[in-house]
Amino acid sequence: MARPDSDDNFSAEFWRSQEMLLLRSVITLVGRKLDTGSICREIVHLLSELLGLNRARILWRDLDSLTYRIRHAYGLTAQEIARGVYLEGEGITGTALKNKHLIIIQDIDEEPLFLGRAVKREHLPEGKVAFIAMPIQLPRNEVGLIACHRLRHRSRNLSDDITMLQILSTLIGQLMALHERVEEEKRVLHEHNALLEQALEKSSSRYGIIGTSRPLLRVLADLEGVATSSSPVMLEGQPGTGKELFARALHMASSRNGSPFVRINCAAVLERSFEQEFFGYERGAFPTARSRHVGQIEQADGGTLFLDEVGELPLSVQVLLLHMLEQGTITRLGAANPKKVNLRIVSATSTDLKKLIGAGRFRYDLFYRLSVIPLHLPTLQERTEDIPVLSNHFLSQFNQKYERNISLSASAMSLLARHNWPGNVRQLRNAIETVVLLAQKTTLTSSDLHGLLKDRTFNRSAEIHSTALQNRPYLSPRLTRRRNW
Ligand SMILES: Nc1ncnc2c1ncn2[C@@H]1O[C@H](COP(=O)(O)OP(=O)(O)OP(=O)(O)O)[C@@H](O)[C@H]1O
Repeated sequence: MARPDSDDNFSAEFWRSQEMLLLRSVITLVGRKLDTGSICREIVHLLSELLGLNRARILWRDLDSLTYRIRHAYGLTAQEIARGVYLEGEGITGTALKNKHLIIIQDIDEEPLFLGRAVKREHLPEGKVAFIAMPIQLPRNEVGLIACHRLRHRSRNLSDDITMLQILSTLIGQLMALHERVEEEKRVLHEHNALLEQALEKSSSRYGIIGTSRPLLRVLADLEGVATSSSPVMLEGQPGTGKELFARALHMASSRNGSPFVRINCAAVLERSFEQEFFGYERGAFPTARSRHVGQIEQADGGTLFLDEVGELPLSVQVLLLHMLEQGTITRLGAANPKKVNLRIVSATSTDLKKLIGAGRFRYDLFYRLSVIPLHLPTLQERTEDIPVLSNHFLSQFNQKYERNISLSASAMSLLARHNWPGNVRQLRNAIETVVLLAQKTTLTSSDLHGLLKDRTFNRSAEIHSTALQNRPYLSPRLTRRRNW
């Protein structure tokens, strides 16, 4: 092959074929591997071999520092590469990096800004030598550079060299972006795999929580991480996302699992009977108190007290609860002395408590006491990959319960996986129960589901309605429960 830098009289046709050969070689390499290092090395090599653009080099910034250094080069010694370190704005290289603009120096001997730092002038050919510095747009707004020397008097047009460098700089930038995306996806996959492995190892201790999606495994990992502490946990999530299931799981995973788990549905407690229900009373404390009654808080002593729908507590009751939390004691109605209690409080809410605080309906001091560890439960739409395994789980549960043998076809499963499920897992569970009860044949298709559920789930208005619900992060549980089957 003729050395393109040794002869000035090649034809335009010759240069076209050299360019094509360069691009074909680079693209073939890209197709073979996505290793940006070897592709960059080949680019600087071919620029010299095929186009006579010598001593080409590619630079980008060091992680955690302001210096740019040569990463790949062709025709530079190890010492020259090591010297190729620049700050933004330093010399021609640093200026092109700083301004993100192409710089062409027609004659380096006439350019006072040209540093000659990496390659000393005496190592370059005599006569006029040009220098081209072309920025590379890298991911995350970073910038890199491809630069090379060029002998001035050549038959090849400067504009053709610039076009080739532009193409190669775009290619390198896009390869780096792709590489970064692949690396990020690999990282996410590794993380998910690690969570899956962890989940598999502990599959016997999953507390009946079904699913292997990343959002679910992450909450499970968080739950196990905080299970041993006694700090109050706040479970936030839309209705039907499994808050009670997680509260029980937290209790089971803790050292309190030999003691009681007491659930109080705060939405169902009447304001006037709250004190009696929660704190209990002594015989004779009031006219109808014919015997001593141990309140729910005391029943949970040593174990876990689960305050479900805590946002529904009346303000007067919030004051009493706060007092109990601050003192760590309860006093039964009619009792002379307070009694120490040892509890872990787990609260759950499907309402945005901060909004309730803003509206004056929830005490901020109680909020901070209860949500020392907030855990957010994902909606079913945030973990659609769990829908098939949940559906099969509920199918086998209800098949057993109703002594049936119903299964779902792929089309039926895919219909379930595509639905929005505004009522989350509870709604899915209820739908499967309805299907098992009403099915007239064993294997159900998507149109069977439409028929059995009487279009309550899958019709257009339901879709629109559920989308609107999805856009509201929290809903009153009372409202949503009415919408479930
Ligand atoms: N990951 C899950 N695996 C298995 N079953 C689940 C899961 N999540 C929820 N469920 C089931 O869905 C139903 C609703 O769950 P749960 O009552 O815990 O939800 P919730 O968030 O407390 O609802 P609400 O706010 O309306 O009280 C229950 O039958 C529960 O067992």
